[in-house]
Amino acid sequence: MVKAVILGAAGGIGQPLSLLLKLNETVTELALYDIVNSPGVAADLGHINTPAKVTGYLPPKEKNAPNDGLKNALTGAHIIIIPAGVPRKPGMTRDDLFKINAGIVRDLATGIAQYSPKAFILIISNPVNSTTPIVAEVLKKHNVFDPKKLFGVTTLDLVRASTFTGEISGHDSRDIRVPVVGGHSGITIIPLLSKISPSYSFSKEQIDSLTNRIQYGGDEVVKAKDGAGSATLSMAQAGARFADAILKASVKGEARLIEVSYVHLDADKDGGDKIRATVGLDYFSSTIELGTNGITKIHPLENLTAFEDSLLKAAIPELRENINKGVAFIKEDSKL
Ligand SMILES: NC(=O)c1ccc[n+]([C@@H]2O[C@H](COP(=O)([O-])OP(=O)(O)OC[C@H]3O[C@@H](n4cnc5c(N)ncnc54)[C@H](O)[C@@H]3O)[C@@H](O)[C@H]2O)c1
Ligand SMILES: O=C(O)C[C@H](O)C(=O)O
Repeated sequence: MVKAVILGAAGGIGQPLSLLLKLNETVTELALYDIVNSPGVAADLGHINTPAKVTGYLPPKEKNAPNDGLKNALTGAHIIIIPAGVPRKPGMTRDDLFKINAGIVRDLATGIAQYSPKAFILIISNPVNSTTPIVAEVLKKHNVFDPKKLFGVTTLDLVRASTFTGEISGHDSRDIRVPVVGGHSGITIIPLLSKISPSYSFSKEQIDSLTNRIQYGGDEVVKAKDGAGSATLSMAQAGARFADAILKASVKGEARLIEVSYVHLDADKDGGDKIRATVGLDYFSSTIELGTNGITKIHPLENLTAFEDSLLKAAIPELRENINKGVAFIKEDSKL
């Protein structure tokens, strides 16, 4: 039994992500939870002739009743993906979403701590730089935090980097890998273009413009959608790709699966401490290796160019602020 759970499954990301997980034949059960419309999405997807049995859950109608919908969705989960929360409108930063999304993510994480503490947890809800520490702090309060199994999903930054660099290098963008490290907002997004594979030598102007486009790719979509939200379809594909890597490593036992994700650096003491020594942070989007039980290795940051080093220096203060804000939100929460 491989149960995948999507929290926020009826939304702009949630629906196409649910479709892609329904098409993933490793998944045998797909549980969809949202505050609206999840039974409808589940009924629709349930007619697709792939193995996963699909169920939809809602919270109770009465205000203080126990949330059996969330409990039943989460119980027995192997992997949980969270795209619940509000998206940006033009003029907003991801941090502007903290006010609403921090509480949503906290409450869902509390359910995970109670009903499925051993699952892999993938956080899409923004601001990822803060929501990932929020989930970790909730799990710590319940003594169930496993840093090897918690992931802030930054795959869309890598997907964009492959697409945008391919337009210049002429390589097939499906074959291109660019590590994008740091965090998931503006200047905290650090594309390491010197490490692109297959290798390619960009001019200084190309490096400047590609870096800017990868850092602000999200804004391009927010602007084009003109008030109707942010990236949903490309995010669903990116989230499904990352979930598939987790499933391949944890269920199928494929070895040395390499991805990039925003993780707690305790997930691998050796590699994590090397990054900590450079950045002085507990969370950093890093190149990771995945195994049966989650992260097996964090790759240290090595041989950065002077330009990449300047990006790193610029990112650290904002990342620190984002992390501290998430941690403080839970530490100061007397309800937990
Ligand atoms: N990590 C990334 O790269 C990335 C990329 C794109 C978007 N995002 C973020 O993903 C989030 C969702 O974006 P979207 O476009 O799907 O938004 P959306 O508004 O279309 O969907 C969000 C869904 O969450 C649901 N929801 C709200 N509160 C909930 C709760 N307490 N429990 C369960 N579900 C709840 C809503 O009902 C809605 O269906 C946003 O925060 C957005 O910024 C992240
Ligand atoms: O830009 C956003 O707000 C959504 C997402 O983080 C993205 O990178 O597309």
